[in-house]
Amino acid sequence: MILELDCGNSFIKWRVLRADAVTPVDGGVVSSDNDLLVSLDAEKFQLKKCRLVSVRTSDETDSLVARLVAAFGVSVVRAVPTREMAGVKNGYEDFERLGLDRWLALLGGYHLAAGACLVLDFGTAITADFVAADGAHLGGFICPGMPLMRNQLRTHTRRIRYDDTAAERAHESLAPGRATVEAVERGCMLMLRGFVLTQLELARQYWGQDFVVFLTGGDANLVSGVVPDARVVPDLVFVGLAMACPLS
Ligand SMILES: Nc1ncnc2c1ncn2[C@@H]1O[C@H](COP(=O)(O)OP(=O)(O)O)[C@@H](O)[C@H]1O
Ligand SMILES: CC(C)(COP(=O)(O)O)[C@@H](O)C(=O)NCCC(=O)O
Ligand SMILES: [K+]
Repeated sequence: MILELDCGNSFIKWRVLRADAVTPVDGGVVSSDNDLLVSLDAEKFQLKKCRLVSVRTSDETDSLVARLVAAFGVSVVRAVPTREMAGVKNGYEDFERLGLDRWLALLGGYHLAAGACLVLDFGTAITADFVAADGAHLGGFICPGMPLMRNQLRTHTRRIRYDDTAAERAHESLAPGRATVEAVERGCMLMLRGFVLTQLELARQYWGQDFVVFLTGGDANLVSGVVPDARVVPDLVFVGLAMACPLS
């Protein structure tokens, strides 16, 4: 079986495929290397190969790879930056600086859309990437994700304090907040939605109506209502990972 990993700044997303490299068997989201090893061990998969993408430091990624090799004897292939792949041209001045999760998600998006696309990823950070119909990556935008926005306010103010249950309840409406938790949660939500609407506007300026919007990342559901036509593809990074790291 094949293990696929997407190591983000907050969570590791994992997925196990059959040896055909197509059929998913199981998957999950874990917050540490340890938890990953426990999940995989407990499930008793016959892992032979692993492909992964990481936006963590090389040291962190090396250490995880070493543990996977020691625990399961897998051979590991890592996604690496490329200037051009599958008809897509990396738009960064320094192509190696583009986050690999962004690169894979936009490769996956362009492949699925077979045309112009806007890829929005809602993780620790929120990212937007624009790929034109001819495969030119025009670049993108990065801003803080929902957890970062709310935690910045909690950390850098003295009187913004509330718990997660209250936060969840606050999202039942977007009316002006009548309590701190509502004011903050709804304020951050409106920033997030405003960001998304601005990206859509920009895409329309470039391409009219002729583009596909993809939503991915752990918090994609927060905005799916704002973009009813968008395709919510939680495993978009894995689509790109399979393209960038074919297993022979
Ligand atoms: N099962 C889950 N476990 C953890 N976080 C989740 C889960 N489902 C949704 N989320 C949301 O996803 C966000 C993290 O998104 P993710 O794409 O995993 O980030 P990153 O790639 O930066 O690690 C969290 O802030 C949380 O709100
Ligand atoms: C923008 C990111 C922090 C997003 O990471 P994530 O929220 O998925 O954990 C990551 O793609 C990254 O570290 N990129 C390098 C900088 C860049 O893309 O310009
Ligand atoms: K991500």
